[in-house]
Amino acid sequence: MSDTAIHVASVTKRFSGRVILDRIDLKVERGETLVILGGSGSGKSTLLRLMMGNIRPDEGDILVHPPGQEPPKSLRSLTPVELDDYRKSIGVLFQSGALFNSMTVADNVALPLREHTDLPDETIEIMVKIKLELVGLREHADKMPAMLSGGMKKRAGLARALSLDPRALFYDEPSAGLDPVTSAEIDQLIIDLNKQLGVTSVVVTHEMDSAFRIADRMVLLDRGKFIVSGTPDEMRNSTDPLVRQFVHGLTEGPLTDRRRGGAYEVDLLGSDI
Ligand SMILES: Nc1ncnc2c1ncn2[C@@H]1O[C@H](COP(=O)(O)OP(=O)(O)OP(=O)(O)O)[C@@H](O)[C@H]1O
Repeated sequence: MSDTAIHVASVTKRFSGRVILDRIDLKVERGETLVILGGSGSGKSTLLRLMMGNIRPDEGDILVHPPGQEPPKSLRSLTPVELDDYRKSIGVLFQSGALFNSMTVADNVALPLREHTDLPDETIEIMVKIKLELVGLREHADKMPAMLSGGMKKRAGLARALSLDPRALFYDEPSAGLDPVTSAEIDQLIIDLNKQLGVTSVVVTHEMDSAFRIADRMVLLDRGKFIVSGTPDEMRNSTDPLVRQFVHGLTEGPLTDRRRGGAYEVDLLGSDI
């Protein structure tokens, strides 16, 4: 069996003719936690949506394993049923947790099971308890989302993402809007789930502390281009000016030079000075 869970092969994505991702090559290995880094608008969420099969590349290909299928198949070639099976085999945690406010926590977690399986209610009830226990929310099953703190909403969203026993989990900014302690708790949960369940995890984040805590490997995107991939140590010790500036949050470097739009003196006086 191949060790690669998802293979992004030379993918280009355009929106309204503008290149958003430019020939991206990336392999997500089974069981790893891969963190996608990059500035605002660099194309991180678009890459995530492509890997989830929500949008299609304009060029290139994305190879995945729909349940029970080996060797990998191109997302383009999947039948609607296979694509549906693939989508059911992945879990997604959005920034807000994306809970339905009119349902209890338990009903939110039960929803995918009710929609996509024929399991009897008693079995669903047990499965929901297991998922809520995994994220530390079993005591809060009957609460409405409005009664939960930000961190608890994320946990509930995660329990729902886990409801169909996904093989891969996708997280879009899991720490957004959380205080540092709650954010560290969510990171620990991501690490624990990855270890306990052996799921492949792909995480988009801006938070460097969080990225260094959870990543087995990191990739950096810049303006739709793939810049580098490496372990947290490799990224921390990189001598590439762009990686250094991004990873260490430096105020001077190629990112800020670019934003300033080139040297002011040259702009004023010409390039002969
Ligand atoms: N459906 C769409 N239609 C048109 N443009 C889009 C669409 N989705 C994304 N974009 C554009 O693509 C670019 C990359 O967006 P994306 O959300 O992937 O970036 P990101 O790195 O996740 O940014 P952020 O960190 O700010 O969330 C942005 O300029 C965005 O405006």
